[in-house]
Amino acid sequence: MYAWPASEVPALPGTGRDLRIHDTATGGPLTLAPGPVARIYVCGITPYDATHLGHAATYNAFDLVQRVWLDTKRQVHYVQNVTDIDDPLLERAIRDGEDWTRLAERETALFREDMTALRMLPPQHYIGAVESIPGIVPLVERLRDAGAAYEIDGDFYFSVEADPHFGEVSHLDAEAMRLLSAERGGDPDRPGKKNPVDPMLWMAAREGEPSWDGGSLGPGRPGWHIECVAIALDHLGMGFDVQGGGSDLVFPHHEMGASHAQALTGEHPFAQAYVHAGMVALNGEKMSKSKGNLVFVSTLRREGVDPAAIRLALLSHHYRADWEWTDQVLQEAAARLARWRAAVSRPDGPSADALVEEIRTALSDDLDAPQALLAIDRWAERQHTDGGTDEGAPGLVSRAVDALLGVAL
Ligand SMILES: Nc1ncnc2c1ncn2[C@@H]1O[C@H](COS(=O)(=O)NC(=O)[C@@H](N)CS)[C@@H](O)[C@H]1O
Ligand SMILES: [Zn+2]
Repeated sequence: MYAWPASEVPALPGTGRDLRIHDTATGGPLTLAPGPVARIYVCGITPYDATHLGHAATYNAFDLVQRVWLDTKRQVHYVQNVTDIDDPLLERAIRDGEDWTRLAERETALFREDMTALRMLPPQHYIGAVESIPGIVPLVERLRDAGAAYEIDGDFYFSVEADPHFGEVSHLDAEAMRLLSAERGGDPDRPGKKNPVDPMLWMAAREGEPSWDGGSLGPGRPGWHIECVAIALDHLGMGFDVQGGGSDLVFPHHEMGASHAQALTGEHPFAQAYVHAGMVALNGEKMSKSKGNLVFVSTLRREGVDPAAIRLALLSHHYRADWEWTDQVLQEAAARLARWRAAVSRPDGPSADALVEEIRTALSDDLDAPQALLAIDRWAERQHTDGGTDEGAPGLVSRAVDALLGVAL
């Protein structure tokens, strides 16, 4: 399906540094060495309650990954899905008495608007789960025929034993896995399962629910993890550079996705690096649909908040940190934006050549955006107190802040 319009990425002098980023699977920093086309899959929204600031913070992290790669003169192949069929989506549609396809379309459209306003670069492939079903069915049949999947009353489960690398993304023990599986859409207590955490691949049609042709599987709809595997394998292939999402996707979602793909192809790894963003909270609890403690990008925009200030608020926290959204965070970001805009509207200033390198160094070091912001603060401060004679500096700062941080001054 259609993504959203790309904002222009200004060219900068010189070249950026290769990205060193924290990989959940190895538990440490990994210096990525993508080919000329860097490949990234970032899990998209389940389209209701879009776009809250937790979503925005996570997509901001992977927008930075893209911008660092573009600055190293690479191309980027970015793929993102929309989970436009899933239990929580159907439940919300029933709660609100709305047709589930209308709800999905409306919320996806709002997400596109918010991403455009925040100047997040769009994926080249923006793919819905529903449109992927014809590609999902044969993968489930292949897993079943290879003995890596089994049936219980028409539902098909993936057997985690089928992948010798299972557990290498999250490194969780069986008990922790079982708890998270129950919390995040799994059914560990269902009788007949080989392993309690074995996840659903294909759910047989339920009374009153949408279902699709499943070939030899029978009518039904896809499980959550296989959707992302089908889309990633179809557009990126095995061994792509980054699988991204928030830290609540480590298990079961990204662990299972890796195992599905590794069992399907016999190759390893699914992704070179598994990168996870921290959780944004409000009033002490992770912003989440189930808790309803959400701050929406569109609400802030409707209140007249500059999207660039929202972006700076996100950038002022390290992408892996869990943090609390407060009005103060937004106010500080708005003040910083005003200072920077005043600085780059001056006709000259101290040379910004070193600043561009400072921003590059900070971002290439596990996306340390807070450090990059402080470097820009220092340049603006120096210009304010000492002035400067470099007439190209304000323009260079403005282009660097846009290209590397996505903020239009
Ligand atoms: N409070 C939060 N803070 C940071 N990121 C969050 C928060 N809540 C959700 N996310 C992230 O936002 C992205 C979309 O979340 S979602 O709408 O629930 N959708 C899904 O997780 C699936 N559609 C992925 S295939 C995920 O990467 C998720 O980890
Ligand atoms: Zn996903």
